[in-house]
Amino acid sequence: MAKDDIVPDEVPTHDLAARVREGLRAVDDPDLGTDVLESGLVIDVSAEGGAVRIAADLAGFDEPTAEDVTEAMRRRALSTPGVERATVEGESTGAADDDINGAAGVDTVIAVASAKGGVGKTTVSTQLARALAADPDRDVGIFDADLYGPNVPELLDLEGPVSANADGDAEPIEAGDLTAMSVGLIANDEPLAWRGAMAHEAVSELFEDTAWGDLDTLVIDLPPGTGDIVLTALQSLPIDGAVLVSTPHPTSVGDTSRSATLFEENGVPLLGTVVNMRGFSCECGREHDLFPEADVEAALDQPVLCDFPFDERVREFGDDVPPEAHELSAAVDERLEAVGDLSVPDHALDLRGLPKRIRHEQATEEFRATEPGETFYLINDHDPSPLANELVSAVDREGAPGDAFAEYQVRRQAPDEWVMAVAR
Ligand SMILES: Nc1ncnc2c1ncn2[C@@H]1O[C@H](COP(=O)(O)OP(=O)(O)OP(=O)(O)O)[C@@H](O)[C@H]1O
Repeated sequence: MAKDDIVPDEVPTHDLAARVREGLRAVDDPDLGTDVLESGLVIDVSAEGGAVRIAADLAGFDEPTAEDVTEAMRRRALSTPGVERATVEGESTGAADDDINGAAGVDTVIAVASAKGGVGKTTVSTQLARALAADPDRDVGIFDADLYGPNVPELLDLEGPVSANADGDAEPIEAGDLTAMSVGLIANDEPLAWRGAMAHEAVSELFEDTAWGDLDTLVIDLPPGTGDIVLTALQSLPIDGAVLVSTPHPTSVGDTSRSATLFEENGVPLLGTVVNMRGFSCECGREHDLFPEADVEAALDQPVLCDFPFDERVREFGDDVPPEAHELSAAVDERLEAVGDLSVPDHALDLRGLPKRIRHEQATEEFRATEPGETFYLINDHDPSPLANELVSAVDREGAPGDAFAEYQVRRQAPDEWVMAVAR
């Protein structure tokens, strides 16, 4: 692949990036046969000290070809005098929010989930959305994704049919201060693309195909359980945080901990739990427990955001929003801030778009070169945790990454954007 080893004399020697750039003319684009600069494969070359970054458009190559051309560019860069480290980055695919047409204008997505049906998930999600929408500065939507029991239309008195806009996207329905869309509003004869989808894809397809417009917050009422539909929703929707709903009964709490694990495994931050139907006030004036009570906070290792009593007020959707729902919305805001996105510096190593084998090598090399005490950031399109184990051995430490490094965080910022921060 190398054409010649000569770096042209006219390139200023002090400008390392320019020298590497010129050197890359010796590498051919495997598709076009012209060099990688002329073909546009190299998007940018930057240098800091002896470290060089090459941003390349590798989309369209199969994995082995992408590996070959990446290696050829790295070797070429490393052969340039003064270069100590060379990294190739695939062109960033951009935030996943932008990939999801209708939801590009949605700032924050909160999912409400439960391990079982009937624990009050729809009641809690609808009251939460109403409480959030009570703030006049906040535009709020609700997406009823509960394929098994789409009850939001009934609670909010919504009626179809849903109309499509000029792009063929479904127009959400106005419900007081909220905009709403529900799988229950889509009749079988609706001309929407999601009809043909498998059940587990239907939720994300309807989400994508809804013209949400500009929303500050969108609350999603997920189907209950930990099945395929929930899993696909977790993996494909840009969820910023999840609220779990459980009764205080030990069995319900036990099931909820399995839901919590599923969310954690898929990088969706858990905001906490709503304990629903905790106690009711009897006409006799006494408080009664409906269920034997578990220590929910300890069992789930998540904060309890709020208790909802068993009370007629909680299931009413008239003008007044119950005070418990306001308490919940404040707790959700506070938790969202606490689990907020990691701020990622420009110099973060973006592994997306690179052949998988090369990702590990590059991450390890950059991590080794990170000064002790500094934090190494990388971006990947799937969970980078397995890679962290390699970083542990790369610096001769032992144990799990969380124990081996003073600071170690992995966050899914969007479905295809995972960030890892490791203090060297
Ligand atoms: N705190 C509460 N006080 C009184 N009734 C409640 C409370 N929470 C829920 N309910 C009632 O319990 C029933 C089930 O609630 P809801 O539909 O919200 O549960 P769900 O978990 O979404 O169920 P599904 O999965 O079947 O949709 C409804 O009739 C609802 O009005």
